[in-house]
Amino acid sequence: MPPSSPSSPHSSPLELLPAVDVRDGQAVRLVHGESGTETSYGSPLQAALAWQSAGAEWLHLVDLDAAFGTGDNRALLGEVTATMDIKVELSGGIRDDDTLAAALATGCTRVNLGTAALENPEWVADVIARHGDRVAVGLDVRGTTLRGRGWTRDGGDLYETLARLDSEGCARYVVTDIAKDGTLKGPNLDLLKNVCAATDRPVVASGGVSSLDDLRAIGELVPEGVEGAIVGKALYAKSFTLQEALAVVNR
Ligand SMILES: O=C(O)c1ccccc1NCC(=O)[C@H](O)[C@H](O)COP(=O)(O)O
Repeated sequence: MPPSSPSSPHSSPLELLPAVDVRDGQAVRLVHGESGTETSYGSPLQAALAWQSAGAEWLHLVDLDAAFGTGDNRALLGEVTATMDIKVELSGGIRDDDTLAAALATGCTRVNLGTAALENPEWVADVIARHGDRVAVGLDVRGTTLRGRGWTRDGGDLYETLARLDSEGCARYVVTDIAKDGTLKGPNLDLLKNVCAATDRPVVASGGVSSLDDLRAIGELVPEGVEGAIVGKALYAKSFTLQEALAVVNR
């Protein structure tokens, strides 16, 4: 493998995953992931197609109703995933054999498990063993306490759970600081560094990205193990365009 040139210090570019979070059939943004804080941005399919047209290689697609236990948008998310030509990470309410089978059957590239990893560790260990790289686990934290059930309930210690999942062969983690999510206050870089120090698995950063400088800062953590960054609110609020973000991470 050729050495990295001085102008491109990272071994690989940071992957960008624009987010489409769906509640009651609409693309929405939440603040701190709290139900009731929704701002609506219209059709999820139109949002997803817009990110694809702008050059995205990934889509982070979340069923918030399934996460909160207020129903689901399964058919709609299936339609969005089937329409995309890009890779899709599907998240929200994937907690048992039925919801896992439905999620995988959409043809998504991978699923993101959250609550199940906290409440049903034996099932998750089995899913990891059966599906390997198609499964990521979302580590959604306040401080170092994990949160499940749409981020409404405490679910144990971040680092104890991480060690358990590592030992079970979990392929990657999606790490969200709930205090930052949807706030445009910048990512929690210390949390990302600490998680990277605690695991050799790739980490996808989520929550709080507000600027191109935030993406540059996350990109600096690629050598430590950060593989990607999910961006939601900043794109919807037009803080920068997806093309500008892609130019930053691909330089
Ligand atoms: O991903 C979930 O399962 C989930 C559950 C409950 C509330 C929110 C959830 N996800 C939110 C996201 O993944 C956001 O789209 C992502 O963190 C982007 O955050 P931001 O860039 O701060 O808008």
